[in-house]
Amino acid sequence: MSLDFTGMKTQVLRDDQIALPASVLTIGAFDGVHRGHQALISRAVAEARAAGVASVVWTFDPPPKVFFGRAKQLSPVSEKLARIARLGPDYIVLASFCKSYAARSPQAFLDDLARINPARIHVGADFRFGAKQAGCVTTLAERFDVTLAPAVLCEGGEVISSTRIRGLRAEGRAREAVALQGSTDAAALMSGALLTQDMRFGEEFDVRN
Ligand SMILES: Cc1cc2nc3c(=O)[nH]c(=O)nc-3n(C[C@H](O)[C@H](O)[C@H](O)COP(=O)(O)O)c2cc1C
Ligand SMILES: Nc1ncnc2c1ncn2[C@@H]1O[C@H](COP(=O)(O)OP(=O)(O)OP(=O)(O)O)[C@@H](O)[C@H]1O
Repeated sequence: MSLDFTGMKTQVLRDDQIALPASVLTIGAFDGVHRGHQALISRAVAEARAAGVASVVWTFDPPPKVFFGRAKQLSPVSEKLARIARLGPDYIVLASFCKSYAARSPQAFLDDLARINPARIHVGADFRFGAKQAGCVTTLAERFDVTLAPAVLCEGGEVISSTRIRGLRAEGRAREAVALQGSTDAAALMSGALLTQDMRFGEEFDVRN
């Protein structure tokens, strides 16, 4: 499936469908694709463009916290894909987060990442991965060149997070939640929803056709 909200087509692939000679990568659950996520993804996209290599956003469906019952999902996967695609990455890797995926060791996940040869990986300092969250940014940096993104704060000085947005929504503070999430283009989100339905049938689809 491909999404095109920026004039630059974004390919959405499963984690077992991708191999690249070089890339700049960012990884995360990205539930809600809030302003912090947007800044992180935009840094990776900008660096990849400057270096002339592919930009890749590696994400999970459902978000791991949702899979483990620790959080209520902020955005359906169609909306997540649409919001990420609007930031212009070449690829979104959508890994199905299930029991067997969650049981993969940190090293097995690093082996997956090696297939796209990341020249650099951008994540926040709290990024964890692998069974029982055993991998951290130090583990990641043992195999790859890692840049830690500074935390994006809201006007009040607090770190923007999916958890905070969930809390605001639960308290009925919808306008504040939307402000932390950042802009949403309704038409783009609608296209994302339609394209995600197509993805279920495994068809290639280009919105420009
Ligand atoms: C291969 C793999 C296995 C994971 N296993 C677990 C797990 O057992 N328990 C858990 O709470 N999270 C697990 N996670 C989720 C991570 O802790 C984390 O949520 C994910 O890498 C996304 O990072 P983020 O939360 O910073 O967005 C796993 C992630 C990966 C990639
Ligand atoms: N405010 C932020 N500024 C910069 N990077 C961020 C911010 N929030 C999250 N990130 C980074 O984005 C990636 C994905 O994070 P994640 O999806 O866990 O977001 P989160 O908002 O921390 O979610 P949750 O509150 O559910 O734990 C991670 O590398 C994380 O460090």
